[in-house]
Amino acid sequence: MVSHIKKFETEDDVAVALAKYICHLSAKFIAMHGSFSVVLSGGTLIDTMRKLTESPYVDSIHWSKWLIFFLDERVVPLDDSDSNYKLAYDGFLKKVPIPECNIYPIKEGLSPEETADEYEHRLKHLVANKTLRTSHATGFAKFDLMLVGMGPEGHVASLFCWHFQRFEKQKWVTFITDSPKPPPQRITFTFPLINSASEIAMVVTGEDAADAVKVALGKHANDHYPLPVQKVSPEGTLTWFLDNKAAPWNLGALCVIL
Ligand SMILES: O=C1O[C@H](COP(=O)(O)O)[C@@H](O)[C@H](O)[C@H]1O
Repeated sequence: MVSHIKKFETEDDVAVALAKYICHLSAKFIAMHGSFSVVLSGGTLIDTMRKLTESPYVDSIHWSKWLIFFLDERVVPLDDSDSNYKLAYDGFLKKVPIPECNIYPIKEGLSPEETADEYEHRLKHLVANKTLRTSHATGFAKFDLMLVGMGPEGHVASLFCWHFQRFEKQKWVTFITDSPKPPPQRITFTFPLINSASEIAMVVTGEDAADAVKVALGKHANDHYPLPVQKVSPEGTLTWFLDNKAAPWNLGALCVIL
């Protein structure tokens, strides 16, 4: 894994840097293989993507080539205020011309287990028809870019501390019915699928996340029971986007895990 840490003064600076980074990767992957597969988290990430919907970025992207997936989703109707799709639609998707048929929300009206199975089945179908690439190393789908947020206690996607889903090795998508963060019923990509990605951006802003960021990047990491965020280790490149509140210390002073 190649790893970079980009730290900025303010959250607004992170938003600008993230827009530039995504624009760059969009052009690169579309030139390489004609499309750009992007996996979105929910939470604060969507607001931090706001600059992409503004000039000059919005006009420079081939939006028709984008494919949108969801790293985790709450098992609620798509118009529910808890839905990550709704969050992404209101904050990002409705502002850019990505064709509706290129956006892959969960199927509504199923149980959490059925929702996860159906999403995994759809991803496998997209790999089979070559809409998505495959990781030659793992056999899992290989997304071009995953935009990953982190909860204050170090969870990523809906993979939480003390929950067995984080150890899943076979499934691409799994489910949880007792999420410690509401709502309880969710589906989530598993670590093998997450770590098959070409590029992962860990986007973390705000002081609530500082303790987990320090553990994730620092020398006091618990190797026996790492935080979920510490299991993010893509085949490709991991790039941290941090603001000063999430990482208020001198990064050079830490033993950074690269
Ligand atoms: O519940 C969730 O939380 C994480 C972190 O959210 P944040 O608001 O602390 O940024 C998010 O990445 C995930 O997609 C979401 O379902």
